Amino acid sequence: MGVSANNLGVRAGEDWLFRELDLAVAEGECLALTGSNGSGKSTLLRCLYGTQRPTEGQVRIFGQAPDERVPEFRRLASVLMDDSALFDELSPRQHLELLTRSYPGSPEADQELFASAGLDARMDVPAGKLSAGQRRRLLLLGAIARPHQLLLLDEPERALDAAGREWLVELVRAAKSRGAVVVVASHHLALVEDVADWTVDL
Ligand SMILES: Nc1ncnc2c1ncn2[C@@H]1O[C@H](COP(=O)(O)OP(=O)(O)OP(=O)(O)O)[C@@H](O)[C@H]1O
Repeated sequence: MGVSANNLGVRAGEDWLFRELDLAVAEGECLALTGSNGSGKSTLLRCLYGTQRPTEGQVRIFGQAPDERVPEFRRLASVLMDDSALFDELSPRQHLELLTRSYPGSPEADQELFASAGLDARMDVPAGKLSAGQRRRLLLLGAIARPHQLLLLDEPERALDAAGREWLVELVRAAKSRGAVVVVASHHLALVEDVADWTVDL
């Protein structure tokens, strides 16, 4: 199993954000996390990435306990979280070069991918000068272009226009067809209804 969780729970003060949650997401499948603001979607993603310890229960990512300090785990999981950031002074091209250097042989880190994101005319503009949606596209590309078997995405549709949202849906479909597991917190209906195999409503 790609991602599994047994009896997972996180308590926030007196209340439980979620409890007795069991997950089983196989390779090539997408799990969508839905729910209102503050319902615990980002918290659950952090538990899957190992940056937050659940109050109870256990997570396994391809058989391992998630721990971003472990290099093997970092090669397994790629994330776009609330706090994901770009290097403002580096252009998309320089971000691409950095990725290629950090992950030699990564098949996804190619110029074609940047063209598909509509960033090809902005390849040499410092990221700090890109629009919010363009920055979001670059962040998404950064997550996709790293080697991964698990993709964790926290509201990736934020700041994207209609074309960007369609592009995002295609990115997630492509990740699934490569056999990756995708877990995405999202309010984007096309992603939740048409692409996700499972939904957990928190
Ligand atoms: N261990 C904890 N102890 C206390 N409070 C916590 C704990 N973990 C999470 N919370 C709180 O629970 C709430 C859940 O927030 P979270 O960001 O996970 O929700 P979300 O569904 O992603 O929200 P949004 O849709 O607004 O992004 C927050 O108010 C957070 O501060």
